[in-house]
Amino acid sequence: MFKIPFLDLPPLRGAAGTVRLPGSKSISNRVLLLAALSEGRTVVRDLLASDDTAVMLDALRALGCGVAKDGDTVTIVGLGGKLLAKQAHLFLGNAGTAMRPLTAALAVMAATQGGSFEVSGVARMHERPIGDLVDALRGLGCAIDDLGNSGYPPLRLRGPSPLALDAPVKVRGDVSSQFLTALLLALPLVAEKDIRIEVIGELISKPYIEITLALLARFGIAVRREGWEAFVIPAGSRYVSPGEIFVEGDASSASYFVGLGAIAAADAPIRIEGVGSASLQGDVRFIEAAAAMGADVKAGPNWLEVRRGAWPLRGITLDCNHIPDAAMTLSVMALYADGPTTLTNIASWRVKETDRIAAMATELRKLGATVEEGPDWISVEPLKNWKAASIHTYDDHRVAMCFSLAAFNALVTERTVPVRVLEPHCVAKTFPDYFETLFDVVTARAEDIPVITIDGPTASGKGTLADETAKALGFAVLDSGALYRVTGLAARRAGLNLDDGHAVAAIVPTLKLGFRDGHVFLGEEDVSARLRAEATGLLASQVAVHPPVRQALHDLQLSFRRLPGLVADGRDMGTALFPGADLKVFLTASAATRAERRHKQLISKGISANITSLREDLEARDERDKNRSASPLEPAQDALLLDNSDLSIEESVTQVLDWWQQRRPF
Ligand SMILES: O=C(O)C1=C[C@@H](OP(=O)(O)O)[C@@H](O)[C@H](O)C1
Ligand SMILES: C=C(OP(=O)(O)O)C(=O)O
Repeated sequence: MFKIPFLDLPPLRGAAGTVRLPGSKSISNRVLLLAALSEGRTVVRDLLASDDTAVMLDALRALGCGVAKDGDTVTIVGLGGKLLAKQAHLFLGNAGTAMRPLTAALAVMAATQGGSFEVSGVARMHERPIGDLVDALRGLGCAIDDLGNSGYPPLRLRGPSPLALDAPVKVRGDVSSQFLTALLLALPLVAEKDIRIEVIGELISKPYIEITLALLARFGIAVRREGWEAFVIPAGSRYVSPGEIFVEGDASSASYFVGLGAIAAADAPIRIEGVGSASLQGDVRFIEAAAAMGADVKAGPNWLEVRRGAWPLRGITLDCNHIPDAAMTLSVMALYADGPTTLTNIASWRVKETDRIAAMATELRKLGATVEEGPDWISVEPLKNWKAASIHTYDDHRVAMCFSLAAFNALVTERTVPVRVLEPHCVAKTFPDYFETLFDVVTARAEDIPVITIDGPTASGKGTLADETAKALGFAVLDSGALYRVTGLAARRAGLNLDDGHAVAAIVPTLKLGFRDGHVFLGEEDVSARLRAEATGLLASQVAVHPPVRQALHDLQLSFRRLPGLVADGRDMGTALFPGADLKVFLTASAATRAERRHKQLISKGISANITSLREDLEARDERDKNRSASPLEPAQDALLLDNSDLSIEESVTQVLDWWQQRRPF
């Protein structure tokens, strides 16, 4: 996950490949609650690992359920409807699928078994309505205290209190379907007689009720229904765990890749695995909307393949009540259409993670789009004159994911712009690795992928500065020194004569190099520590003087230029490797400062060292580096000089990031 303040997406131009979806949020949280209410063990496979499921799992633990995790599999030992903890404060983040169903389940259990439970969430959760559900539960006899504004979390659910289950339970269905889902999931706990639930007003987001009913059936509860107006939980209903249950891929998460295929899969398709025509989730019908806009979609039971069909896309007008989450994706696809796209019947967007109609309108306008909005609709015109924009994401995962599709503007305009997504980690709500997954299947021109070069003499702190700068921007790091060191080490181990440039160069293509979690691997061996040793540095210096070795490492180094960007540290990054780099830094520090730093570093590792001889070594190495004929160490003409003798690491990083920001169009 990109845990950084902003992620810049350079112009993207193509897409192809396979995406494996994370588990469905709606299915995951329903299954977890049903497993918790059942007796015995339920093994849940392919569970979504995200913020929304994490808060549900924490809540279940706090209530006394057994929760054992093993990768994507979670085993729940259920409560069998009996409260083990009679008091708990449950923090439910911004997960509607945790807040609404847990409120209902705990209200009913507190009423029948006694107890006091508080449910709260993030600030936005306290603005998301729950009044219709609370009214329904109070109508049943549940004791619920408002701990904040009436009609919104936080709430206290208390008991015991007598329940009146003879009359039908009435619940409004026109603000969120999750209120009805919550009652359907919770009321089997007390279904000594038939319990009839009646929906008041036009039910929205209907397909989510189908998910609820299907999963209740998997847990042994056969709800009878009268269309969308009334639902009856039969007397004697009991949750019976299916023992093992698989969670499908998330159909709402699929929408970004369906959109991607429609926009950018011009040659080969985007294949999406984990959801397809046999899905329980209503959002799979997003493919119909995408097809109406021109996407060429093929569907199997649990896979989709999407490629570009009509281009430009076709503008559409669509009632999106049945696909409220995925529909947001259409509003960005609309930028690539041949006419306006109007999405209607989406009033619920206003009470989700943010006011999504307002958010999409505001951010699309920042890109230059003409957008109109009404209480329950949005209309977006195709975009011709794109502007570079910093997209505010309002802590809404879907805003972040949707706007990644704006980075394909290169397909419709010569004047391409990058897109900045602020707070990209908000995708953690349902798809923590969204951007990594995206980068795996999209292509950009190498010259469009930003590069920052940091060159400088030995022990100037390039490595640390490069690592920290890269971390701040979410970029990859090329530690070119490590490549030379690995080459020197491997050549020595192979018994080669290090003065024979051709022999050393010949082993470069055979090196089995791996870079994982800041460590360098040669085959299976983690050689990071060895590479830092002074002796290896000398080997590097020896092999680096040979032009054939530098040539052999050239292509390897260029291949590090990957999305979303690269920080390359070395000695000739800005001069030889990336002469067109977007920002070049030449880092220096006095020999005295560098010797001191190296000394401290060695001492801290328990290696004894002499500061005077370290300084002499450094100076000798500087001389050699400056005077070698192949790529001598010198600043690129357009490099910015940074002398960090008197700067902390933080100050140096801030300086580089300031320079970087000055060169960005945002
Ligand atoms: O029940 C569910 O799993 C959901 C129902 C929908 O909410 P509304 O019914 O509030 O539209 C949807 O937007 C949400 O992401 C998940
Ligand atoms: C509306 C959403 O979430 P929640 O389950 O919190 O309602 C969503 O994921 O788009």
